[in-house]
Amino acid sequence: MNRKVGFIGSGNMAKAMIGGLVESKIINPANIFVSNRTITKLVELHETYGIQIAESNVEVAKKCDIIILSITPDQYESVIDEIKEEIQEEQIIVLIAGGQSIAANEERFERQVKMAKAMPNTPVLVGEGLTALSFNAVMTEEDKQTIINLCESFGKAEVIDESLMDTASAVGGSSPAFIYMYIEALADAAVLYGMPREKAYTIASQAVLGSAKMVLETGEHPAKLKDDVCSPGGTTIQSVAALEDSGFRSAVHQAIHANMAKLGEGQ
Ligand SMILES: NC(=O)C1=CN([C@@H]2O[C@H](COP(=O)(O)OP(=O)(O)OC[C@H]3O[C@@H](n4cnc5c(N)ncnc54)[C@H](O)[C@@H]3O)[C@@H](O)[C@H]2O)C=CC1
Ligand SMILES: O=C(O)[C@@H]1CCC=N1
Repeated sequence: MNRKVGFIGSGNMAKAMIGGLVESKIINPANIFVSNRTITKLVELHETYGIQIAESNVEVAKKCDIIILSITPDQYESVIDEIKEEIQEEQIIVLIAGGQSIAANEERFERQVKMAKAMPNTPVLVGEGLTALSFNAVMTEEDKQTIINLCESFGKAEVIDESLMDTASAVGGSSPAFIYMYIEALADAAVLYGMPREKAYTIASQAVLGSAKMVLETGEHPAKLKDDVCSPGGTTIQSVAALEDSGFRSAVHQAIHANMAKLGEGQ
């Protein structure tokens, strides 16, 4: 890709995206410009990935074709205020903040700029990310494809109606945190039964990875795949029954409800 990509804010999500982009080789790190409120993270990113340190958010806005707003939602208003005069017709703004809509941010620019809403997740760092995408009305087919290609370089990209973006944020953006909790809990239980911790993480994580692949690649209903593991009168159904008794499914639903409620507050 010959475009210059900029990140305003170099926290956890920007770092994962930069790592994924550089690793995929879709872009030369010399064409990635990153700004942040403080310098330490920028120096680390420069040393690890060879990206360019931008001296200010405005420098990113001036130099880059695609500008990813990777600051927290509460910073959107002031950062857009800072950069809006610099943004030209051909530049593309990418919003990645949970709960930040295209319409609300078009208003902040006080004119229609090219804009994409993207909801990535941290597994982009290892090329297994999921990025949900929506676009505004002035994005051309070529612009859309550019953003899709960028996101496909570090995982899957799913174009969705923007009305589903909060759901994608909860189920795709936040869910890695719940999945890590699940892996950690499985591993803790294994350690309780004497397994060395590192072995426990490998076994639990590979089970999660393989199960996800089974859903994606066989096209079978998850319930059928679950049934196939449960031998009649066997051990797995004992665990399944225990999980049902503990409210496992209901706990997952509560997690998504809590997430959606926070997104609904505009964060
Ligand atoms: N962490 C995740 O898994 C995901 C995060 N996101 C979104 O990404 C955005 C960033 O989230 P995180 O990386 O988790 O947060 P973070 O707190 O790790 O990163 C935010 C960064 O922005 C910098 N910053 C704050 N104000 C600034 C300003 N005015 N100018 C320049 N830099 C400034 C901070 O110093 C920090 O490095 C949020 O909007 C979040 O909703 C979206 C999907 C997943
Ligand atoms: O925790 C957050 O607000 C962001 C949005 C999706 C994942 N992390």
